[in-house]
Amino acid sequence: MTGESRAGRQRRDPAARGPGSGRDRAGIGPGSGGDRRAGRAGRLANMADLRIALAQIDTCVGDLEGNADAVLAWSRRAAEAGADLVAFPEMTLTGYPIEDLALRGSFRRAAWDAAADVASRLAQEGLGGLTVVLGTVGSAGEGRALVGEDHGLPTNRAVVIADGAVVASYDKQHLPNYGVFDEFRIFEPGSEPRTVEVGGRTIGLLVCEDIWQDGPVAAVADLGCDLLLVLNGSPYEEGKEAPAPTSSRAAPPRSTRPSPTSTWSAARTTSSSTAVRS
Ligand SMILES: NC(=O)CC[C@H](N)C(=O)O
Repeated sequence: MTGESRAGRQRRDPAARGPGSGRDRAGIGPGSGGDRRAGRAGRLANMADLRIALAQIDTCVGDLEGNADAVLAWSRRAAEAGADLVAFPEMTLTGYPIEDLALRGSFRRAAWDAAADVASRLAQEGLGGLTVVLGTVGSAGEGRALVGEDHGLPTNRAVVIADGAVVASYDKQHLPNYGVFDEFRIFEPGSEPRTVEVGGRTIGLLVCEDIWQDGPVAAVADLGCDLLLVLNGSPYEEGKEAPAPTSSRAAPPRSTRPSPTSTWSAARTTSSSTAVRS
């Protein structure tokens, strides 16, 4: 956390539903990482077998339907190109920045429905085997939110879609509130690292500011991931540099920890981008 006061945040109409930030499915979620580390050397040797598409698309704030259509179109292209996984920018479905739309429960419910709809449409088209990672708005505390009065709070969420369903989610932990960013005011920070298994590799999920601050990289590395997948929404800024590898800054590498970034492939646009570190 940034240590800022949250007193000024607005939390109106906090109704929402969707997948929780806990373990969603066997093989996905936080864990000790010990067993995953065991086969890491072999998996890394075959990392080239995992084909990842980076779909750096333009999205429109509030246009859930249009953004979902774009996700489907670019997922099809990724599958045609032989990708195992396609990654989209931060807040893909909702657009970025959504500002006070995050506070509307009806919008969060619609965003969840849009993600579920993307999942089922992909499966209907025979693309359920493609793993799709995209950004959207989530809701913390939706276990309580599913029945009766909804106490969920908006989160900046990455979701993983596979086999016709939303199978995992990760809530961004560091919420920037400087410059053009206005996230701390509207979102609840996540606290749980998240990994997903794709093609026998363990992928750690993070969102943008998470790699600019200490903590999240080390936490997900401790789960034993082979690769970090970071959804970004970064404006073009004259002289802006890619962040220094925070895995080494966040905590000294240990023998059991995957080695810090060996490559950095990131692209930035005026709207949003997605970066993959391996
Ligand atoms: N969306 C974000 O979290 C972006 C913050 C990041 N520090 C940047 O400037 O790109």
